[in-house]
Amino acid sequence: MGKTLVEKIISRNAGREVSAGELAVCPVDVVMIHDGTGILSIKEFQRLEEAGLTLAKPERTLVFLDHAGPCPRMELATDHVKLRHFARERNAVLYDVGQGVCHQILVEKWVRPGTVALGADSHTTTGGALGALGTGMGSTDVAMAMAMGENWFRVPETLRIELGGQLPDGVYPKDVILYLAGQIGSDGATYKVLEFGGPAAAAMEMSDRFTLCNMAIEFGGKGGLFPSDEKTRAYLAARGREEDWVALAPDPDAVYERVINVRLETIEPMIAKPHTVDNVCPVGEVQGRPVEQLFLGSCTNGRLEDLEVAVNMLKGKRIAASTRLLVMPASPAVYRGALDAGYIKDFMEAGATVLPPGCGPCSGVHLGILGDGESCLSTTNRNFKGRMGNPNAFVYLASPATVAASALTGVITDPREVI
Ligand SMILES: CC(C)[C@@](O)(CC(=O)O)C(=O)O
Ligand code: SF4
Repeated sequence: MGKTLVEKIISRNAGREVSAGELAVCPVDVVMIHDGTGILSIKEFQRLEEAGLTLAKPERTLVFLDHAGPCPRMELATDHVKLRHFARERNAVLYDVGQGVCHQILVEKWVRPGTVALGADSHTTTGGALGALGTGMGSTDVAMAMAMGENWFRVPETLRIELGGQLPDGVYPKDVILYLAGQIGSDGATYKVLEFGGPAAAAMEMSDRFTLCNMAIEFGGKGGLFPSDEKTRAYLAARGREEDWVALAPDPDAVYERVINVRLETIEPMIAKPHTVDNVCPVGEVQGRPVEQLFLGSCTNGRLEDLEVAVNMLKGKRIAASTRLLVMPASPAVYRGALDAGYIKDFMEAGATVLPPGCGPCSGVHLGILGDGESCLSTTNRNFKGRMGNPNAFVYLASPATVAASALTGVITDPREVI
């Protein structure tokens, strides 16, 4: 019987052939904690240390200070002190304030096709775009993986997302994943893998693959996976990591729980309305609603390609006086690329505020908390009540193009009307 991508990855790592539903122990190739949830992991880890355990792979244990950096409050700054000490005392790898969003750094530098990458954060699924099982776990499980260098998994069932055709102008992969959110529902893929395939998946650029896999967890997914192909290889090679590449694809006779066919030419610009990710409709249906804040960034859409789409629409124009546009490159490499390409200057001249790499407004901790009654149109992945720091505010999710178009008008705008 053929295997799905996740069955292949887990079999490879467990050293025996496994299929959906079985349990397997796998080595964890890289493990990550951050300042949002990591304090719990280190508390738990310290208990394990008392029992005589140490970090299994300090050189592949990553600690990020990205959710609240630079720190907005002394309590969080004190958490940072603890996390820095923890990393330094144990020779773990520390990414301090401003050094990027954990998931972006994971894909740029750490995640290897065919392996298991674990994080104390649900969006660790982003790494699945490289053909690895990237997944988030609770802080206790992550602490165990830090100490043991492995963890156990129930091999997930797979929903195959077969992508065909071509996206129309003004429509982007973010619209595809929002469309799928509407089809599958926010709990429609609980503990399952979304495996992307078909000709349009093969043609899709890495940046867009990351966006799709990043949001697999918004349907409850254990992971989102793409085959590891020539595009994966080129992405790694461009970062001096070609030796990390292995080819990986599902078997043609793999068994899927369900196959969802999507013809890309039928997709329109989509938007998720408050307060759930599956509350989606075409942008046109909410066209004209005022938005006071717009956010371009995050592990979902904070890459150079995302910034490029937006800046091409904003260049030489000014955002509406009634709005504020926050732009946050997801990593220093993205920031540097945007500087070199002149995007930062273009954003500033259009009236945007450029923020340092991190999570910022996405998690509602700082750098863009909304006021009572305000709305934000954001390229992020979650819009539940209070997500951007205020339960009396409204978060809409859309593509970088829709955010740029709406920044120009001050109201929700279909990007096809601006390009
Ligand atoms: C810590 C939090 C803000 C988080 O990063 C946590 C997570 O995804 O697990 C999120 O995006 O919801
Ligand atoms: S950018 Fe947002 S979704 Fe991504 S890790 Fe940070 S807070 Fe979580």
